[in-house]
Amino acid sequence: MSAPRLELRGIAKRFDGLAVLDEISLHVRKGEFVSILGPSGAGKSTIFKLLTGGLAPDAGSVAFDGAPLLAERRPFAFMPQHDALMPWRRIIDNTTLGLEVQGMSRSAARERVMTLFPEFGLAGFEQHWPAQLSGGMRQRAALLRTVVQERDMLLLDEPFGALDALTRAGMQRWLQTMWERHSWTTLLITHDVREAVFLSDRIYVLTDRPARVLTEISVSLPRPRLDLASAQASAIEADLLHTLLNSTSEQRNRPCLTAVI
Ligand SMILES: Nc1ncnc2c1ncn2[C@@H]1O[C@H](COP(=O)(O)OP(=O)(O)OP(=O)(O)O)[C@@H](O)[C@H]1O
Repeated sequence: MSAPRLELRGIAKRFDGLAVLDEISLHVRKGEFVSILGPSGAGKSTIFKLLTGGLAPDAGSVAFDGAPLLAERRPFAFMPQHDALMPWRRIIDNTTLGLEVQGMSRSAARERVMTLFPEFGLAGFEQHWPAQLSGGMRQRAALLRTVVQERDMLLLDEPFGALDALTRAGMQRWLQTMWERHSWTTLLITHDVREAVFLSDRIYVLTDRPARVLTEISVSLPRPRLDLASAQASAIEADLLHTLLNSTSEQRNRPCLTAVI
């Protein structure tokens, strides 16, 4: 098995006396799709803030490709919960934003993003304003802006949380196809159990705050996963839900469980 690209060891974080993360250890290997599943307010987004440089941990370490993560080299492309498209920029100019921030000229950036518009289902919408797109299209535009930066790893923070159920299911299928095609190393935050099972190679289940890793689950369902409602997927979902709902303080003190389903 390949060495981890990203490795968090014993990460702890408090805010003004509020303990949020408590000894979080997890890893993601090259090309893996890993999810962090946990209750609302557990501290999932705080993990991403530690990775993207906004925050420093109180304890523990973060390594990327075996070396400490340095402030000047952030290997992550990050997509936040809300699409954060700028309403005053056309879709094409929203998708070039990350590249322009990195110093690429707008014309070179446009050339780069244009090749991806058909794959992201956005061909013909380059000159539209964000308000003229559906929710799913806006999320695809935000994801295009994220992946075109060609960073080593994708961090997705509940990217489909604001979408209706039907659009969300379509986006999950589309993301699976894109992930298989491009082999993106991906860490996804979600509190949607079904989404985690459908997309992930492995899932870390967190307790509520202060978050600890309660269970690590390897999802061995074959890919491509077309049938969201298969008996096996439903059994994994039920098991995960049970784990989440029974995440008591007693379990919190047990060592992390590891399971392959
Ligand atoms: N900069 C901050 N200062 C103080 N408290 C913070 C800060 N950032 C987060 N918190 C607190 O840390 C806790 C965890 O927040 P976080 O956003 O990481 O949770 P989450 O699991 O991502 O939640 P959700 O699933 O609802 O998005 C919350 O109680 C929040 O109020």
